[in-house]
Amino acid sequence: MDCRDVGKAYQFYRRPIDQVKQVLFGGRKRYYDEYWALRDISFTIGKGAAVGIVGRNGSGKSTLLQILCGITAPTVGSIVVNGRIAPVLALGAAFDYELTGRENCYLSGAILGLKRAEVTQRLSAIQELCGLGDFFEQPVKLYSSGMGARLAFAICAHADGDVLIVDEALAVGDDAFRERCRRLIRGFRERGTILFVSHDLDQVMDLCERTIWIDRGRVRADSDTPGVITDYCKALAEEPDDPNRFAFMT
Ligand SMILES: Nc1ncnc2c1ncn2[C@@H]1O[C@H](COP(=O)(O)OP(=O)(O)OP(=O)(O)O)[C@@H](O)[C@H]1O
Repeated sequence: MDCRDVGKAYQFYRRPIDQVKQVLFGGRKRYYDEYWALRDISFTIGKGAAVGIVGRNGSGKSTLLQILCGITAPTVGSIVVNGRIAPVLALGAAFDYELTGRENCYLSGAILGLKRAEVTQRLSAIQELCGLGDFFEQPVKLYSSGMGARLAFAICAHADGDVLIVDEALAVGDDAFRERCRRLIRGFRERGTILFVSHDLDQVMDLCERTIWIDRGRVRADSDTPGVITDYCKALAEEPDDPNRFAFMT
């Protein structure tokens, strides 16, 4: 996976009328403020690597994962991914809440490029990993957030992806489920790449040999996990939680 000079800007209109003005007169003047959620992001991740992504709230971690998964496009820069991505975050968002867990396995399987027969073949393994009991046959709208994350993770883990992307999905899981995921992620590492975003630094330490620290939308460190986590913890303790990091560019 290769990420070159990636940046993502969001547009904010202070008044609804500015949006209309932008459409009508946008060629001459800009009627919105820009917020760069990501700037100058570059890294390469090789096959079989497990990479953690850490950073304060709003630093751009989820935006980066969304770009890598193709959910949102970068404003500038380029991404090259070799192989198929199994994104736990995106999959949860794609659930049909009226359908049961079992039915959502087929829906999500299709999104991930699996044939119906392939999903059927893996269904008992998915069912076992998510451990939802009778709720597997109930509509997903009746699930708690942790139960939804369990289902999304279990499907992704059995999707034969080359890159497993996990965004805080484990954070809402309980200890027993986390332990099962941990074993599975370790197994997955033997054949694929893992990107793991989390505020749980122990989990990052446990699963990832390399960690990228995103700070105010930029890469602040990209190195071996223990070193990066030590510096990150130091910064959390010493640097104030500055609201100016959320300032628009006019
Ligand atoms: N669709 C959007 N439109 C406008 N701004 C957005 C959008 N998505 C994210 N942002 C902004 O981009 C910034 C980065 O958000 P992002 O969700 O990537 O942060 P994060 O590092 O994942 O945060 P957290 O740790 O709190 O989950 C935030 O300031 C957020 O408000």
